Amino acid sequence: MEEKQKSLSPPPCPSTVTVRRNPPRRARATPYTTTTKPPLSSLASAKPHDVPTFPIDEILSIQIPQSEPKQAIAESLKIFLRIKPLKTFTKVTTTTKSRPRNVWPQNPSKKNTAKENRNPEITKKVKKKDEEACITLNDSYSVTLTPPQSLQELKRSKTEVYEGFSHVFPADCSQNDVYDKMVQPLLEDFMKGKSGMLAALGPSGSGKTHTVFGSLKDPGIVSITLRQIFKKNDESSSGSLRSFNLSIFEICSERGKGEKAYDLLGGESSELSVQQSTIRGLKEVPIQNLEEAESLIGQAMLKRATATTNSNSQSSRSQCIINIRASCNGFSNETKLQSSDAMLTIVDLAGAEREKRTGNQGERLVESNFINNTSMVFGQCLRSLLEYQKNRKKGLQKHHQNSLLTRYLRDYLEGKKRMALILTVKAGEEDYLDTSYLLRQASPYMKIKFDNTEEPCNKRQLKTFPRAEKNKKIKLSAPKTSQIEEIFHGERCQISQEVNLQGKKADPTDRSSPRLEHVAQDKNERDHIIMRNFSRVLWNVLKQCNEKLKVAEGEIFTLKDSLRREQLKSLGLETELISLKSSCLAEPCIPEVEVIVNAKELLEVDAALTNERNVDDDSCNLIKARREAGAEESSETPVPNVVRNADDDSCNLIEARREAGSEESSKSPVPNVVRNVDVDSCNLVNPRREASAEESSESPVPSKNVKDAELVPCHLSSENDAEPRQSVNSEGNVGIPSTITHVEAEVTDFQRDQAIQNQDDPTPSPEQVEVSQDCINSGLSNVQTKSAISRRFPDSEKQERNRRLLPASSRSLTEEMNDLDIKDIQTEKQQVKTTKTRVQKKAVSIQGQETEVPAREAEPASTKKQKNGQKPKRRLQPASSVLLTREINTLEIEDDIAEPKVNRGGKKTTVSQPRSQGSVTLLRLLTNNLHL
Ligand SMILES: Nc1ncnc2c1ncn2[C@@H]1O[C@H](COP(=O)(O)OP(=O)(O)OP(=O)(O)O)[C@@H](O)[C@H]1O
Repeated sequence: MEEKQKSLSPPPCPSTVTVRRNPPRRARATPYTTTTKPPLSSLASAKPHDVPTFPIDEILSIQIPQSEPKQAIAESLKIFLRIKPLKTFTKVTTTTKSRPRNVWPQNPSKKNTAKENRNPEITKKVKKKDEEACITLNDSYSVTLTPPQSLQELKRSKTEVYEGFSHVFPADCSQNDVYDKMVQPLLEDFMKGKSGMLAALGPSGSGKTHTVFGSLKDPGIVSITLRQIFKKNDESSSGSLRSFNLSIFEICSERGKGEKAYDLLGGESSELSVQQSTIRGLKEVPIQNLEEAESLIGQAMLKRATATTNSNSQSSRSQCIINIRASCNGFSNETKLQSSDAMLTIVDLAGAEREKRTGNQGERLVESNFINNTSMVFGQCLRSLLEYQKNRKKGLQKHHQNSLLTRYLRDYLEGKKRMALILTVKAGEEDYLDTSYLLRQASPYMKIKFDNTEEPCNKRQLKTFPRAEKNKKIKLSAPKTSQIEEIFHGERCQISQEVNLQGKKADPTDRSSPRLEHVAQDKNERDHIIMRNFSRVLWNVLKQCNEKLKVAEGEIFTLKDSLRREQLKSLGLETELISLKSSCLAEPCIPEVEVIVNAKELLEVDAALTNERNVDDDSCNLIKARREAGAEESSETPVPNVVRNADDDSCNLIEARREAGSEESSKSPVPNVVRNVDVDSCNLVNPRREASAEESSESPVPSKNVKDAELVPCHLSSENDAEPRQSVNSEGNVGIPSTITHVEAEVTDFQRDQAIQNQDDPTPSPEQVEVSQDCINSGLSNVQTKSAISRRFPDSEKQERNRRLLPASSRSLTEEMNDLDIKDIQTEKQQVKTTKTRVQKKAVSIQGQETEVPAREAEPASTKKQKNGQKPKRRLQPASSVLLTREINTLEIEDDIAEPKVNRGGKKTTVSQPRSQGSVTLLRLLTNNLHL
């Protein structure tokens, strides 16, 4: 007992107690589960092997009901689809007799159809064309459209699924099927007094007319409807109360000028007046029975515009509208409604057609444009109505204004009245585009499905296109060929890697794998694409380079032109300066002026030549030959020879210079001022000789002897012209210019010979002097130092040019000086003698001094005192002192000239310049300090 009590007593409380505040909720048991819930005992007794297996087979076997077809959009608009059978013509070929297609009298052009049908070749062709179908029926409400292989995208198949149709009529459906499903509901409403419209829309030859009008054997919906109308009217007790009228008209375009409406039941003047959507003057013919109606329709069909095209032997060229108006004469007992006029409109639209397929030309083409436009507007109205009915929030886009037909059918196209539309399509592969266009336009719903046949290919395509874009980016910058090559090689490597990967994926060991073929094809395709892209990029790069080159060339030309202009300008300024100087100093500066003028001419010629040849000026080599010689005959004081050179570094230069001066004054220093003008390599030899001697023994008489063998510069730079240069030569130490050229050598040889010859006879004859000068000239000309310009312009012409260039005052002076020179040479023997002696001395001195002295070296006056045989020391002057010296020289000359001078002709060429005593002293000081 105690044990029992112990066992019944509660267990001792634990030290810690957990209180659950929110116990977990349990789901409420469903009645089913509660009822079938097995008892606990049974559960406890249940063994594991009794657990039923999961009924997977049962689940899989359950047939899931297909999703409900998308309902037609609204009652006011029903869209049907009818597929034209593929092998239509097989039937025709089997029926050997050519029978009229329609119930009504046929168009004469129909005969052609019969001929074609008899011709087996044509039939075969047509048969062949329509062998493959592009459209398949999914169910009664949807179809799938598959593009033909030729139109399939690369490695991607596309299918379009069109659904939401009220009904899809397969190819083997009958006209009665169409009537039952499509027309019957409308007719019932019509009989009750509701208006409605039926329209057939589709590409040319798809069976619209066949559907609407049919044939004798297979009448269309118009015939069936009329039959039904009269049948129903007869059946009904209140039939007598309703009357029917028929009107038929067509809308067409006359030579593309605009839309016109013609009454097909009217008389001769069948054209109708159209005002907006109202057609006036349309004849309504009352119809009492079926026969009357059919005969009227037959008449209308005869009048309707038809033509033969490649698509259809009897193609409708107009929009045909048939109106059946039912008017009630009283209150209908059946409907219990106030009878009102109801209109049943049946429209056979002209089929849209593509020019390629129809082969239309001329007037037919204009017609087809009209038809296509009308179809397009109709399709737009339909599309907007469909969209509006799907989503009422969207406003209804109104396109009906764009054609007469849509204006006329406005109420239907805006959804205010009931409309049933039948889309007729051809099922052939070749008709895919037409079918697709129509279905996209007029089907309620559409889905496009893409099926990737090969994933790697698509992946590759996606990779390829960005790379192509990369190349495009590169071409915008200034790419180098190496860059492009790198990109190209990189791309190739990547692609080859990808192809290898694909090859691996495709299991190369398995030869039966069809992927290997694809890989090879892909590789070829890829290579082709890459090469094409690369060539495009390369082509663009080359084009850009070419453009840049052209721009650069243009810039070079403009720069060269501006340089030449500047040179000419500076030369002009130089000329002016010299002329002014000469006018001030009364010194004939003709050589300089001449040189500059010639240089200017040469520049112009050069400019012309360079424009033609575009020679790079920088590549010219500079050759300078200079010759300076001076001699002094003064025993007491040094007589400086001031030589002024102008260099030209811009082109090939050969400078030949000759200076000679002598003075015979015994007491006072007689300066010889010799001006040398730079001579260029363009080989103009411009000999000039001036000799002057003074024999005054008391007063210092400056003599000015200029004897130049000038080579007129071809490319004379005015900048370098300004460079001062001095060489002071004593009797024993003659400063020889830097480079003694071959020309100089020849000249000096000649002079030496002359000097030797004249040793015996110290008094040379004037002829000798002339001969020697001629020899010098010829010697120079032998080495082609004659310029093209000098050849072009003889001396007389040059003088004339100088005359023109020089100012009036200086011109007169120059002329005077020239006259004087000539006179001196011809008449005064003493002067000639002096000159000759000077030439001889110079020749000897040159002979004695074969030592090369660096160019641009100015010899100080102190070196004159050095003994013979001693090398003249160099003394480089700073730039500032050179400039100063130059200025002082000028001043000195001016100073000398400032003194009254009497030339040989006895004419006074005094240019009086007032100068203060202080300035004279300063000048002398400066001169002494600078050893001038
Ligand atoms: N469902 C069909 N069954 C048998 N034959 C058909 C069918 N549809 C069309 N046809 C035939 O195809 C030919 C062309 O048809 P139809 O004239 O009706 O085309 P259409 O669409 O009116 O062309 P168009 O717009 O050029 O007038 C006709 O000979 C017609 O008999």
